[in-house]
Amino acid sequence: MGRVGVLLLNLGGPDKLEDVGPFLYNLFSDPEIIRLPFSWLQKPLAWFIASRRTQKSQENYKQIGGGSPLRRVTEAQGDALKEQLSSQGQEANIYVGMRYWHPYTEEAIAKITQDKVEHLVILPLYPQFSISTSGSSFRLLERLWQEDPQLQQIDYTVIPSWYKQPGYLRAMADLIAQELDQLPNRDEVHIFFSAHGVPKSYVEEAGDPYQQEIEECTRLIMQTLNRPNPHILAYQSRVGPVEWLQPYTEDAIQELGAKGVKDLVVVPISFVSEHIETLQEIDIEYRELAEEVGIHNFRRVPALNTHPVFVKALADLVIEALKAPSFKLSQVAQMKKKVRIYPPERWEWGMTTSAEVWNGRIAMLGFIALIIELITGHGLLHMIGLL
Ligand SMILES: C=CC1=C(C)c2cc3[nH]c(cc4nc(cc5[nH]c(cc1n2)c(C)c5CCC(=O)O)C(CCC(=O)O)=C4C)c(C)c3C=C
Ligand SMILES: [Fe+2]
Repeated sequence: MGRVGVLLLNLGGPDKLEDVGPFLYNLFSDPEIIRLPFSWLQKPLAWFIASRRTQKSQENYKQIGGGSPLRRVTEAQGDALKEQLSSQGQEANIYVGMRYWHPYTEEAIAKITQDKVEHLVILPLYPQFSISTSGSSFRLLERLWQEDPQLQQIDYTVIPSWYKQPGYLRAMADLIAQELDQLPNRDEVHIFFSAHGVPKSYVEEAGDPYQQEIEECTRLIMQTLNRPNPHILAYQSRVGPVEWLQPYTEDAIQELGAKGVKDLVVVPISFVSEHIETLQEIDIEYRELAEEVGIHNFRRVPALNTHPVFVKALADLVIEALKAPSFKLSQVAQMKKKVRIYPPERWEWGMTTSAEVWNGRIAMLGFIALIIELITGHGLLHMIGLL
């Protein structure tokens, strides 16, 4: 086999406080993160939301040392994977491609062409697929592939999601067991799976398989763990005014506290590295909330990072992918059948999806006009005396 490369895809995070604003702007500029009816609105709205959020977000990053550990952890995962692959007889170069911060996916792709990689495995570091994460990176890659004839020469394959991989499930179960065993009444402790949320409309309208994959993954981890503990799944990190997947983590913690639960082990399930939502949101915000509602034993399962069983699982995924028939970027959208990426399809008359989309567009325009009017103090509602 010729020169082999593995492209690890991840979200990226600000390395220092000054990076927070531009990082948020990149994130909100992505139509898979904010699904807007008109593409021309994307950048102004991204700028508006990022400007409003930067200060609050910077305060959170300050609490975890002034930046995200994501680049460091992902690069360490890459080094460990290279070594593990080599010990299994497979030499490979590893490339890290982040979606919203350095090293950007475009930078990784430039290195891949420079190194003349012949066989490439594209491996997102998200066990479960979501339009907003792996989907967004695949879409970007599809565009880069279409634009560059040199890339089209590479024999590549994509791993769309891998939450059923036995080594991954084993590593998660081992980490949970380690935390349970620290507590005196270990079989009664509640296991609390906390997944990163997405807006409910992603699942119900756009067909994102994320919720179903998270639920199945939770079931498989509990099966692998094989302990009698009660467990619950909830969704964290909601952003903005729309409804996200429920139950929300903060509500579920309060409910457990009200029921008299005293011991909780929280398992971050949608991400394999420590990041702001484990180190700040769970370890600081949710811990404080749990304390307030009487949950005194609050423990958090560490992220997998470079756990050797997990790194072996990644290496097995790569080796299997190299042997299997290749899976193309265009096939991912087909496989995740109902997934609708933006911009949506053309207009049709009647009670159709298009009609619903247009209703949404008109409502969104009205909403934006209202915001502009509230900020500037000028507009139709002022003219007719309603504001
Ligand atoms: C599987 C994991 C993730 C999903 C699904 C996801 C969806 C999603 N996220 C936002 C908004 C924000 N995400 C932010 C940071 C962030 N999100 C993830 C993971 C998922 N996001 C990671 C790994 C990170 C980076 C963390 C780091 O350590 O830097 C942020 C910025 C942080 C903040 O201000 O809170 C935002 C904002 C949306 C809107 C969304 C789905 C539509
Ligand atoms: Fe996020």
